[in-house]
Amino acid sequence: MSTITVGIAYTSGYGHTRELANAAAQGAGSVPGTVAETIDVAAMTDDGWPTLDRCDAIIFGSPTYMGSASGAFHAFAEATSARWMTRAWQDKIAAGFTNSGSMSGDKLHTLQYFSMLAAQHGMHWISLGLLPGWNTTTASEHDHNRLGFYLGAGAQTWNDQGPEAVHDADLSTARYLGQRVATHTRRFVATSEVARL
Ligand SMILES: Cc1cc2nc3c(=O)[nH]c(=O)nc-3n(C[C@H](O)[C@H](O)[C@H](O)COP(=O)(O)O)c2cc1C
Repeated sequence: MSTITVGIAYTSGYGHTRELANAAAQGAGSVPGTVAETIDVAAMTDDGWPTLDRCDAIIFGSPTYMGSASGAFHAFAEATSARWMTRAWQDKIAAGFTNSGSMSGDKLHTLQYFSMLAAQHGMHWISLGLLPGWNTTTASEHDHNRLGFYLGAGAQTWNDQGPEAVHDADLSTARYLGQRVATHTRRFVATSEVARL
């Protein structure tokens, strides 16, 4: 089977969400036959678009700012309208992650926004696929999916700490998401290749 490419299209104002983007790329890249590319869409030049167009899957990532994705991510999303017009991303796989200062902080809305963006492009959304962690007296904050999200990966980092303080459980949850996306994208691409024979 051919190699697949998973793109991580993210923004990060202060570097915390970048750590999660790198973790998602690490997870995706750990699946044999997968190339993972991180693209900071706030700094993207026109050269970045063909890279995203080539991806079999795109994982969206942004900090949650004022209850939604960052302004920089929204600017990127608006610019994807050229792809929407031509259905260039139709049937790609999609997923998402976000990070914010509060345990909730309305992160769910950011993940919902990502899934809506994916649906507008005709992409196939992959959920996180992990049971919630840290929700019993014997559980630990170091559990996978410690904040209990389903739609994607949600992370929390203290507002007064730098990117080096991104929680180990959130990094491993982002790695898991990347791995899950790559695994399912490989299945999806293999099935599509057989259907074309
Ligand atoms: C403009 C702005 C708006 C924010 N809004 C929220 C919010 O709605 N909910 C929340 O929990 N944290 C909020 N935060 C905190 C950030 O989500 C948090 O600092 C995050 O780690 C930043 O990630 P980054 O370093 O990738 O930009 C906000 C921060 C900024 C600068």
